[in-house]
Amino acid sequence: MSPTQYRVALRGEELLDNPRLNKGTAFTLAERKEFGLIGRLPSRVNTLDEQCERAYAQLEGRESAIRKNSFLQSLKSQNIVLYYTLLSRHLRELIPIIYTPTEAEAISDYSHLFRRSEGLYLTFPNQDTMEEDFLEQTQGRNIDLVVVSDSEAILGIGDQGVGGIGISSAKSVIYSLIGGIDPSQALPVVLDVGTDNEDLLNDHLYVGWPNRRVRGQEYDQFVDKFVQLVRKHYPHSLLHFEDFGVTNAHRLLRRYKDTHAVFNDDIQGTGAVTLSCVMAAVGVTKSRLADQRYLIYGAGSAGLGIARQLRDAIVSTDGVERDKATALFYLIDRNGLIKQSLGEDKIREDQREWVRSDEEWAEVKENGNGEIGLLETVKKVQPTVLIGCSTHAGAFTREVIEAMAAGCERPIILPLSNPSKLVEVDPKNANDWTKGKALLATGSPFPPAKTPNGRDYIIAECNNALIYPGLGFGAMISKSRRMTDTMIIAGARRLASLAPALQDPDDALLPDFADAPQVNIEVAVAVAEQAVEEGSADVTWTKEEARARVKAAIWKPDYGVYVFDEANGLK
Ligand SMILES: NC(=O)C1=CN([C@@H]2O[C@H](COP(=O)(O)OP(=O)(O)OC[C@H]3O[C@@H](n4cnc5c(N)ncnc54)[C@H](O)[C@@H]3O)[C@@H](O)[C@H]2O)C=CC1
Ligand SMILES: CC(=O)C(=O)O
Ligand SMILES: [Mg+2]
Repeated sequence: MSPTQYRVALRGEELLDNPRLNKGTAFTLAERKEFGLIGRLPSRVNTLDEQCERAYAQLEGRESAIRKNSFLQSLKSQNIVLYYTLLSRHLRELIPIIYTPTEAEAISDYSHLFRRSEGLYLTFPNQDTMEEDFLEQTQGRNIDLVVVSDSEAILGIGDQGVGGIGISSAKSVIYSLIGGIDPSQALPVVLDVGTDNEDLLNDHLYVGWPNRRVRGQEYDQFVDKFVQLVRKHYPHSLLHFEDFGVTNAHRLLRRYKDTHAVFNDDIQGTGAVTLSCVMAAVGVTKSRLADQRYLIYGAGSAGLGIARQLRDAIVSTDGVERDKATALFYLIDRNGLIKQSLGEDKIREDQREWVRSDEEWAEVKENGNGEIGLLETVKKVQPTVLIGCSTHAGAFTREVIEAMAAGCERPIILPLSNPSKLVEVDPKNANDWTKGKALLATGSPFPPAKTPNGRDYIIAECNNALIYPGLGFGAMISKSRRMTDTMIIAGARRLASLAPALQDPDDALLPDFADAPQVNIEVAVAVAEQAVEEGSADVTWTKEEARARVKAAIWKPDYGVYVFDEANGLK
């Protein structure tokens, strides 16, 4: 196949300084002559393979994960094609460097590591110029994807102020790496509405707006101004919300979901990937979703998203009535089991549909504050599925895990909190304490445990990054005006059907991240098919067409050949 030809308007230093167009030593001799680069580059022309070899050796020379993260961050700001090619070739090794767990460290030290800006910073006091600032970054680009965070709940590490641009950026990179979205069509955004993180407020090197978080009406107006800009200039884009505080996350999703294709990754992406994971696990135990008792520890964005997604799937798959399906769930938050007697002020609005009755718990011992803890709940409920999304490291103690294992043959245990240091239980311990019977998956990568017959038991990574790129790509490619629950469930079912554990019960509950690009094509196809079928899409395709369109639209890093065109070329 002959290389793609690109018309390029930049020359000399400007071309070398443009990460989207720069090829570094891979500019051919003809291009060097045409673009004024002869004296600006050493003479040897490298292939992309050679550049990757060199970059990988440089990366390996950096000992700590955070230094590797910084190196890759620099590479991204120099040469996009080389950056994505390197990541694609070492996917399993490098995703934990650019995403969880290492990105959490990079974000928490953002102001000290800061070298170069990335994405769009919308700061509260500059709201009068928001539209100008927005257009300054996006003009001439066809933006299909906007990833936005207000940084209030970054991974499990809380309020990180302006550093939250790091999560918008990392999530965008994953969309391109795994989901096939052209990075020039993605816009990472941080809404800098201040921070309540005292360490940042007291740090004179903090690069964000050093002010307490704006809340209430002022906050809502600021967010709304931003959402309306996205709707006005990019009506067909997908607007992805990431790591907002729990109250705002649910509110904003409800507010905008019927007017634009909005997607909250922590609620919906996590719900979808966890549904796939539990579907695979019940496939192993040869039971149904409706046969389980679910205990969810941490009823925030992720916990409530998971509960809802699982409950809705029980209704649609197993034909159980909604109330009966809801009754299969027990949720625990900061004040223990969510039950009536906690009272209105201790139960958030989005938790209300999951409240248990006091009568049911009358016999169970409460602590001095009238709360029922995890161990007591496990003993009474005998859950078959235990999910952690609490940020409470080590909450699933040996006693808890052993109590669960006493009540069921194959406990399904998913400690999903990120980064790794916040995991509710180290999967190796959960495996040992259940004598290898537990079916396990975590939110960040962990090394394999051992099965009772001495084989490696791969700990699946139940992270929304395994599914959201495909969900998003499917919605975008079919020009969907909404991201509906049915589109999300279609993607989750397709992912579950690819679970290695369904072929071999001792294998992982979800596909490996090294296979994520192929997996996400399947998810995107399922989403696009569903969008067309239900009329959410702006296209009318057959199933074959949907697959062909998805495949044809996948972006791959590629230098192509440049021709100078001052008037109409890329810049
Ligand atoms: N694996 C994955 O794909 C994902 C994992 N997560 C992880 O889940 C965790 C929670 O994330 P979000 O739901 O977005 O945060 P969130 O702040 O919305 O929810 C956390 C919830 O846990 C509760 N909580 C805190 N301490 C607790 C304790 N000691 N006992 C019981 N409940 C407690 C909080 O009150 C809150 O309701 C984070 O570590 C995050 O990284 C989140 C999204 C996706
Ligand atoms: C994975 C993710 O979205 C989180 O931990 O917040
Ligand atoms: Mg998140």
